[in-house]
Amino acid sequence: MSVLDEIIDGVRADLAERQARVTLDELKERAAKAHAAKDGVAALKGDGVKVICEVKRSSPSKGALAAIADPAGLAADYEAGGAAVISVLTEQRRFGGSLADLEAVRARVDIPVLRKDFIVTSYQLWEARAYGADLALLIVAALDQPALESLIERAESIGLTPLVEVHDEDEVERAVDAGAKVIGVNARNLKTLEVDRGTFERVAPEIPDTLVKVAESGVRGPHDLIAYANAGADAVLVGESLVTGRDPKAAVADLVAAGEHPALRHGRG
Ligand SMILES: O=P(O)(O)OC[C@@H](O)[C@@H](O)c1c[nH]c2ccccc12
Repeated sequence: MSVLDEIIDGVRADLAERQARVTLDELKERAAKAHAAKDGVAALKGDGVKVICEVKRSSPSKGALAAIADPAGLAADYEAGGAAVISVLTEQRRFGGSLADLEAVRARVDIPVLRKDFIVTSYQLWEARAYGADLALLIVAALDQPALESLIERAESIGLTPLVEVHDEDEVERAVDAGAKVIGVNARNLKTLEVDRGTFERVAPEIPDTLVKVAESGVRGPHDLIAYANAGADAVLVGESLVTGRDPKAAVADLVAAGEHPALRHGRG
């Protein structure tokens, strides 16, 4: 069984518990009271390379990364540094996250917030909306094609922007066929946990230029952002180097400044 399969088994068990506690109707009521979803596509387009900053306590590959006692405070630092979107890991067993983290972050920042989890049913999309998310991650490798299609459709119908994650050319084709508008190429293969920073450069040319291209994982600092930008990234998603660094706000500001360098604009949409 791959790491991804193991994670999803745990996610399904936790999900069953929440579904037994909170009905879908209750979630929908809560979602109806949430602020209107912010436009995730608009936030990731435009001049310069956008930076998505992640709140992540631990990961299956690295174990504990940072305690993050105050996720909203960290998100506020990210926003002050110039982040375009905040990503909040809500998976509990391997990443140490929760819906409470999502809710706390949402209450503190004005920019769009992404629910980062292993979404396998529309119940989790309603949760995302109910706890204030504007975007939700959908991992192609975790879903069959009909499920991927229906989750993209459902996400959009409730106002969420799906960030559709791929790690090879075949998955790009599946994502595009399913109607993805924002595609994230993850340099970390979730089945093996290996990071290959060449993945984006290899896979991105398969993504139509009309879609938003996000490079995920492995960004240690401005030089990695620049490499991804030169390979066509509209945005990068950064976690570990920000949560383990000493000054997240300054680190984000450095990334944003690198992403706004005029030399990068040439050839980018
Ligand atoms: O910590 P990094 O290497 O900066 O990576 C962030 C992000 O890309 C990574 O957390 C991630 C990308 N896709 C995921 C899917 C599930 C969980 C986590 C992820």
